[in-house]
Amino acid sequence: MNIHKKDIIIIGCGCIGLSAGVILLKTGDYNVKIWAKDLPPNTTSNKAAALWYPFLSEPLDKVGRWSQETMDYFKKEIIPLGVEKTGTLTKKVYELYRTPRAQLPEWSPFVPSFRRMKKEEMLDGYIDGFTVEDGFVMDTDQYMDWLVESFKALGGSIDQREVVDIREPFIYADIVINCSGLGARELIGDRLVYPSRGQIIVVDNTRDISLMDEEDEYQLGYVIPRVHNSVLGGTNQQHNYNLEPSKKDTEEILDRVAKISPQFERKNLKILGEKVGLRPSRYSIRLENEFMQDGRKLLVHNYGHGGSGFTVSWGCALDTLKLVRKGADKLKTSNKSDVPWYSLLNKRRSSSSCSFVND
Ligand SMILES: Cc1cc2nc3c(=O)[nH]c(=O)nc-3n(C[C@H](O)[C@H](O)[C@H](O)COP(=O)(O)OP(=O)(O)OC[C@H]3O[C@@H](n4cnc5c(N)ncnc54)[C@H](O)[C@@H]3O)c2cc1C
Ligand SMILES: O=C([O-])C1=[NH+]CCC1
Repeated sequence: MNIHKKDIIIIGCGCIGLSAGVILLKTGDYNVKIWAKDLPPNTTSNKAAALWYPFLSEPLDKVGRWSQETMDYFKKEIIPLGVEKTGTLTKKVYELYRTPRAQLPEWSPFVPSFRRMKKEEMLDGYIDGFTVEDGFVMDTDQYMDWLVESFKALGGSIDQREVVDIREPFIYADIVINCSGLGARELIGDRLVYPSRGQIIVVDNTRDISLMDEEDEYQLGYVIPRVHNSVLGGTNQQHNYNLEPSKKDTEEILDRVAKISPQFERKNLKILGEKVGLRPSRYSIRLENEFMQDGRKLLVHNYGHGGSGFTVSWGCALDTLKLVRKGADKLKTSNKSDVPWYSLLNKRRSSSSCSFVND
């Protein structure tokens, strides 16, 4: 641990916590540790499709900027490393509609390659749609493993531990980043974050373009071809905590993707498995500073990314760095004579160890 660097603890080892950790470590200004209850492959992030496409997340203007910054980051820092390393491929995306869509998505002005689909590109049964030429898809488990490797290679360390009281990490660091996803409901009592249950089916590889039928945002049909397999989706069941795959959902997803194109009819597919994850949905992604303990401690919130965590991950990580820098400058120094409120907590936890403890 380098005593001239500021100590930071990130709560959460999903795509949001890991991306924030990589960006913070790349500056060379921080010692960064992740504390997380679940590690990859047992996070929501590992259950994602995953495709670059803003979906089920707000506010759409910021989601647009974060999505574009994420796309830029992928193009510059990730795609050039090669698909074997990161499990990431550039992939054109078609979003298909059976009814006319006068309104363009609010995030579209931020994405230069976004356009309305041409008549000749349209699939049978659809009359309108949008496309992004340079989206990307990733084999999620492989990408998450690469994120963990990158974080550790930059000097980051990961502790598998549940945080029951948000004040605990502040014993060891003045700056804590809350990337707890749906866990923020319990961790900080934010009842505005809730699960949107998503179920996907993993099948043998299908075709070269990602196709999303979002005519009904609750009855989704999508086909996301990846490196080693393809993902069919999906569901969007709000406040549903069931983590078990449902046969009914599998049947309905297969019916919906068969409507996208006959090539996705069940007889043409080889099902390899099913996955269920609970998207951390919220009326708005929370990315902001909160000062604790009379301004001596900084809590940076970065959670509630709904169906777009991968799509906005690097944009949100870059904004997290800006918030850390802004907040750190405003931190009041702890007056040594103050009896820290947590000294009792500290005594109770004399067994807990963490390299940041300043003796
Ligand atoms: C089926 C499905 C398909 C999806 N497809 C896509 C897609 O194609 N593109 C896209 O951009 N997004 C997609 N998403 C959404 C994306 O998966 C999420 O937005 C993203 O995973 C959220 O990342 P996160 O790091 O915030 O959360 P998580 O991955 O849930 O990570 C949260 C972390 O915080 C930890 N934690 C929580 N509480 C505590 C605590 N008290 N103490 C310690 N640790 C704690 C957890 O253990 C975990 O490590 C999909 C989601 C689902 C379910
Ligand atoms: O959450 C989800 O199911 C998806 N997000 C982007 C494409 C599909």
